[in-house]
Amino acid sequence: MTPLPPQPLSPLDGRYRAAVSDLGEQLSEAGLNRARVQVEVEWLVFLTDRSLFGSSPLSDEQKAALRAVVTDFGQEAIDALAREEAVTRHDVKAVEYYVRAQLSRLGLDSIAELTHFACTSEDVNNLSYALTVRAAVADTWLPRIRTLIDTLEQRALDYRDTPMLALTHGQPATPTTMGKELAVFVHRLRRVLARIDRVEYLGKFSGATGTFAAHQVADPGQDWPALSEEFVTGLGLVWNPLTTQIESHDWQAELYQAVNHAGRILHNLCTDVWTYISMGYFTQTPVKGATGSSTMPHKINPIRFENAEANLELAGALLESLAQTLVTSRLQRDLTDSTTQRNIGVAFGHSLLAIDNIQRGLAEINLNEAKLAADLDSNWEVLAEAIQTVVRAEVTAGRSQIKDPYALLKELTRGNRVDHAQLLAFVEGLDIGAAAKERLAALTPATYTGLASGLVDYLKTPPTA
Ligand SMILES: O=C(O)C[C@H](Nc1ncnc2c1ncn2[C@@H]1O[C@H](COP(=O)(O)O)[C@@H](O)[C@H]1O)C(=O)O
Repeated sequence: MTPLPPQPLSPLDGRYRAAVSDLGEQLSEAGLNRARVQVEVEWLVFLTDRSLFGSSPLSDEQKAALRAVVTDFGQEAIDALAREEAVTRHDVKAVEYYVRAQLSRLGLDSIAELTHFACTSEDVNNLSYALTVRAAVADTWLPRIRTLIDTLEQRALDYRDTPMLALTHGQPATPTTMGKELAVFVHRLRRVLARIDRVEYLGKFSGATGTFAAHQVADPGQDWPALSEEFVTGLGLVWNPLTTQIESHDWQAELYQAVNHAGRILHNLCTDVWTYISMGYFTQTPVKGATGSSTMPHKINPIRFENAEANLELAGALLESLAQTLVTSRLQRDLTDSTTQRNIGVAFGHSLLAIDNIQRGLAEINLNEAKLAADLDSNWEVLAEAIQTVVRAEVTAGRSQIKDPYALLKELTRGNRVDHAQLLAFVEGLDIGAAAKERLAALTPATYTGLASGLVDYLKTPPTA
């Protein structure tokens, strides 16, 4: 057999590439390396701007040329870094040598020794991860999930008043509206997103064991913690003053747990929509040219929601593993985080792919109001709750002498199908006030939805977490 040409092992880089490729801008190895170069370059500018160790501030042109190494980072840089790393076998040292080579190219050899000055690799790595993860979340993941939530909100508003039989334990229960049920998901998701918006992206910059030892011995006259804080906050991150060699990654655990929580809510949405489709509550729009089943020509399968469900499970497993393992590092550091963090993009990729599939799935379903109405009309016994509650209120108000209204309704309805006529006759025979009797006689399963429609309007209230 002829060996295949080199193939991607991950489906994210294969069949699903188009849906997730935006994440590669930040969460690929090249994205990480570009951020590392950015941190090294900004540290050089920071040190020289303050004339530390007798250096002179760079001119505006020199700074622009140096920063262009970051903004022009492309295939040439990717290849050069790979060549460096093949020799150093140390990814961050390779970045340092690459930056030194750029300094040489720009005639800035005089400041070469300030490259990676007093830094440990993690000083560069942790800031790079904070910058890239923050950008991926802000520029790609959040906008896509927000668009999905907005689509869902529109559906909730469209179906605000459409009555639907509820199923608790899978059994007919007090009716609701389809809009209210979808609004529950919108509300839940927005609460989690509010938490994600508040995540702090922390950065440390304090040397090999977080003590500023190298900085202090090189120039004891500087306030190194203050300079470190200025540098980290200058990158738009939150300064972490107290760490071992590594940033402790607690912010990452917080973020990944929240992203996973949002994913679990989406997973619940998928299984519910799948079930509604199976019950005929949503019909699926046939896509021209598409095939449902390879052997059963009549079928349209809910594959978008099934794909999303599976991808949310994969994303969840990875996010959970990241959140669990990143917060442990033996003594002042071990290198396990280096390996696991390389999969942050994979975790977000599966999550983004799920979001994409749900978005597409929602565009392909329509509410079957006739089916919802028919199911309501076949389950008049769900009014048993209404009747027993009204009778209890009437007894309390002294307008009825009925003993144990619950037992009365239980005898009539438990395990029994009761139709409209039977229920009406039962209500007519009740010893209760005239107004209550009239209210109950007018009730149908489709109108026994309480305040469900109006509750959808709570979506206009900003969520608090
Ligand atoms: O500043 C330092 O480097 C200090 C050093 N700790 C390290 N900190 C960060 N990176 C290090 C460290 N050690 C190795 N490496 C390099 O990490 C890379 C690991 O590769 P992979 O397993 O693929 O994730 C791979 O490129 C490794 O070479 C220490 O001795 O404490």
